[in-house]
Amino acid sequence: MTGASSNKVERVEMGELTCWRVHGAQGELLITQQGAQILEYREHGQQPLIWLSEQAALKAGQSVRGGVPVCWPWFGDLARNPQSVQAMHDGSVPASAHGLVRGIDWQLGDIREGDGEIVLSLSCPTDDLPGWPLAPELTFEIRLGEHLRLELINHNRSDRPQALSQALHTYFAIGDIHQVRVEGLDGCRYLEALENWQERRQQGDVSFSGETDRVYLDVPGKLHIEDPAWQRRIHIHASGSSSAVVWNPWIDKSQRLSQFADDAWQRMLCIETAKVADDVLQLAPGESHRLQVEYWSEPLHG
Ligand SMILES: O=P(O)(O)OC[C@H]1O[C@@H](O)[C@H](O)[C@@H](O)[C@@H]1O
Repeated sequence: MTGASSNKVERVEMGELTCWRVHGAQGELLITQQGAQILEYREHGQQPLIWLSEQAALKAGQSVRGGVPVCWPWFGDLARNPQSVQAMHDGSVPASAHGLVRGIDWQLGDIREGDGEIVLSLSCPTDDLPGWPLAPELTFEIRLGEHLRLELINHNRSDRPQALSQALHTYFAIGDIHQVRVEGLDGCRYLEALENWQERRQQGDVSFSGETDRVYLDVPGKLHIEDPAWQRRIHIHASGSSSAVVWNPWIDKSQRLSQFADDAWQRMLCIETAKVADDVLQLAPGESHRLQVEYWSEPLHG
């Protein structure tokens, strides 16, 4: 089925961006063509699961603050990436944070419906990315069924090995950052970005009392956000990834961020399913890789 013929997918123009609103049996999604970025997601009758800034600017060429930006073919500062990733880049071209695909239009391909699911497939034009001459094919599949399932698919059609880093930079909506705990990272190594990327080890659940910017390694497939203020637990089930970024800007950095209210740090938390640091993606000629993550929430009891 094509986009035009689905009555569950509605094309809407918002600011300078073309978007699609997807009406699923269990929830509603808003996606923009630019960056294939999910902007909103809410399970019916619930608070939003994904946070979108109240100050979000819907402008061409500029990543929108919130939602699920796709960071690719490098995460964060390119100079902080492993040498194998940096070597793919033409150093004479400036390298912006989080890669090259947040601000460009992707192509919506198939929309498939069936078994209570709607699946949208978007592909990124990777043939002519500035400073990145040899790029894999990149597809993003967004599956709205009982849960929201996202899949980032890389395929190396060239005859040379390729290296890259990537992340689904998801901004979760939460009731109160002071009460939130992230479960599942106990015992994991992490790189502390705020202390010159020193390696540390997590003890217990992650809670928040200041700016937090960490790359977790050896991450298990199942993480949870426990959010007492909204009495819910968010499930994050990933595969094809063993690294994750945990980020909250807290008070001072919030004032320096674009499209971000001074107090918004209390209502959002990024848990980014990633392939970064010693988990970067190495693709042999002809090889494909799928990074998958599924999100849903359940009420907290007791
Ligand atoms: O402002 P940007 O480019 O969207 O980045 C936001 C944040 O993204 C996070 O992934 C990084 O760990 C932070 O250091 C960064 O500030």
